[in-house]
Amino acid sequence: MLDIQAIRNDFPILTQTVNGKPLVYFDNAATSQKPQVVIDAISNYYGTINANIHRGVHTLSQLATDAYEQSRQKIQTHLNAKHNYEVLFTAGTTHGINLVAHGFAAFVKAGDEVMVSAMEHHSNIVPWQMLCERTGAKLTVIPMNEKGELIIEEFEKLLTEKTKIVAVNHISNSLGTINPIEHIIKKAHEVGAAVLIDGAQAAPHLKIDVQALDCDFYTFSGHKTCGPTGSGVLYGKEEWLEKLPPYQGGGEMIKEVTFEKTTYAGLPHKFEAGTPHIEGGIVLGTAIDYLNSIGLDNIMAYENELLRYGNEKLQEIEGIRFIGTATKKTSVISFNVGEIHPYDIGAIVDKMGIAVRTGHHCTQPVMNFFNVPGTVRASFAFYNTKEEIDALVLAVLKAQRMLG
Ligand SMILES: Cc1ncc(COP(=O)(O)O)c(CNc2co[nH]c2=O)c1O
Repeated sequence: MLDIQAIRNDFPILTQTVNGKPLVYFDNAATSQKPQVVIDAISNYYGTINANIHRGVHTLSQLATDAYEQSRQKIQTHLNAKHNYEVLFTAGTTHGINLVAHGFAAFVKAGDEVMVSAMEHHSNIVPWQMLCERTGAKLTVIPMNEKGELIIEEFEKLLTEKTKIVAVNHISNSLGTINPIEHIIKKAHEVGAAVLIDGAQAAPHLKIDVQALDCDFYTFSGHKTCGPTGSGVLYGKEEWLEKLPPYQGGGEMIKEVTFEKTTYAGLPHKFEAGTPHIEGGIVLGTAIDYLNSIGLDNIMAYENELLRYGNEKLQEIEGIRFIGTATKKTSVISFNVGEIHPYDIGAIVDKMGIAVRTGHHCTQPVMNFFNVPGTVRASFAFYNTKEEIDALVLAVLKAQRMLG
């Protein structure tokens, strides 16, 4: 049983007031808040061991390098990756997906197919469209049903020997749907397709085991897992990372440079050009430690209770329409109230200190599918409470009285 008040005491921002009211932060799918231990680790890095890494001969550089590489190993353990060099530090999920999509131009030709799903974030659609434009490959899309669940029978029909990579999210940021990625990975491998899992919404909530999943790539953002903005991870199977061409050229990613030819560094540095986000990589490890100190199973169980409670209380609102009613979901609730524009609800509840996201959530195809301009999205984390959900319901009712 989690001590939620003790957890909330770890997050200084939760004592903020907004418009004279206590902050109720329900935009965790956009970015998570940071515990004091993460905030302190950032300050501690710059106050004690800040130096450039991997090439310095002096002590500070060695200390910073050790901390950075220890964090990589921590993340390797967290993901249960076979090798630490299969864990690449990135700027976030978008960076990780672009790194793979860019490199896949080496393996995709005209007439081949690249598969995404109907519920993807734009970051897991546009890079693949760019790949298709560059190579003449075709983008195929796994459809979903009215609950916001992928239609697996259609997925299996879409898969052919032409499918070279399947890129899908583990969890939808606008619907909350948890996708059956184990099955998707298994079926994709049967036709020889690689699989990239966009784990941006899963890493904060679920224990990820990349070897058990047998995915070829798995990517997530540090800022959604209580870590620093601009940090993230791309896991890639060694066999793929060895084949994939570098994404960016520069220092760090080379073995030898001559004007005639340059040879590249081995893994992971081949994909880590330039001075990395050193503090971000180190402190991402601190954030992962913090989540593990609470326990992802405990986090998931508590957030499921918040999801149940939130659905129960919100559905008492006359005229509410939930967008995303999958059987398997995380703690994301998207909804609209009658014909009221979601933006107007978001603006009014903000006056009462409540932070939700409104709009298309970078999933415009999802909004088109449900024929809505956008939704109000409340996304809960392990530091939220049922009392905060009660405050949200009262605020939405007030907005409905004002606008309905
Ligand atoms: C499923 C998914 N994929 C990719 C991204 C991109 O992550 P980034 O590179 O860290 O920006 C996001 C961010 N989702 C959201 C960002 O703000 N509101 C959101 O729902 C996401 O939810």
